[in-house]
Amino acid sequence: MENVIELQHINKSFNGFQVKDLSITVKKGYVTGFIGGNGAGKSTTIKLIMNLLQQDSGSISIFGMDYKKNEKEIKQRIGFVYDENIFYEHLNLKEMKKIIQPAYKNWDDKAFQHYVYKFELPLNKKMKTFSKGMKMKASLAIALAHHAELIIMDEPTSGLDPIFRRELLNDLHDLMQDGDKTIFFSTHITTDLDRIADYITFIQNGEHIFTKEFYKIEEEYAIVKGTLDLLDRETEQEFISLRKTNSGFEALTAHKNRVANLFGDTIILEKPTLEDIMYYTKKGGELCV
Ligand SMILES: Nc1ncnc2c1ncn2[C@@H]1O[C@H](COP(=O)(O)OP(=O)(O)OP(=O)(O)O)[C@@H](O)[C@H]1O
Repeated sequence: MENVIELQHINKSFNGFQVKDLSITVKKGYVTGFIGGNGAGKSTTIKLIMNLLQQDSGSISIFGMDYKKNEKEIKQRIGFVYDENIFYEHLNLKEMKKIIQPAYKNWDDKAFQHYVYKFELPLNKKMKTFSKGMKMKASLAIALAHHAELIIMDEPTSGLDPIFRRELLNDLHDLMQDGDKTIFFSTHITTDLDRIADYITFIQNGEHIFTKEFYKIEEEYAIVKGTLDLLDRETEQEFISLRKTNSGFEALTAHKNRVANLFGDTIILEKPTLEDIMYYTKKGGELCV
């Protein structure tokens, strides 16, 4: 399967924060949700992918090309949707389009009109009157108007109301139907991913924890509940993180089947949410898999 994005052994240090030996691949034709807590390094990673930041070491390849030789071609093929304001506030969307359009050789005005209509965006209102959600949609309409093969979004749904959010997710879902687009997007709203993500990439403290197919996470991970007498040095090895109370324990495992065989019906296995996995992995710290 072809990789659209390949990060290999990326290191990047800021004062007090480090991206450490980050190797991530994003598969062509799929939606990958990019998750991690506050300050995990998601925006930093996205800026590295967009060549808006330079890594200290490691290599980045987009569509099999590197930025040093092919920046123009790569940027033509990416649509970048993010929440910082990329528009001139005193212009309207029609005027903004006129400025942006010449930068893209594949610009398709019909497609632009189509998405402006679909997203119910006003062409003649100044950008400063646009809500955050409208700016996100305008940014997406521009990405789609130049037929971006790869759409990268930094928290596209944050700050959107539930209806807008659902609409945006439905639009993204529709987009994926033709099979040649790839979406990579970061989010804190992990339930959004239930709707559209095929893969999940999870980072924490600037380190890659996993990239997995969504359905495999459900197959592999479980919350385990049982009594304290079941725990010993060997059985605790099965857990990413473990919380003991007076009445028993609660733990996260990435080896659901093995744990089921080991403990039989003495334990309760529950399906974890992505939030559970993030929470327990953070708590587990050194036991991360
Ligand atoms: N230009 C910079 N200079 C110094 N530190 C930076 C810079 N950019 C980011 N950082 C630091 O890097 C860390 C990771 O930030 P980043 O924005 O990548 O995290 P994030 O996962 O996107 O977080 P959030 O979910 O809160 O948006 C933070 O501690 C941040 O303060």
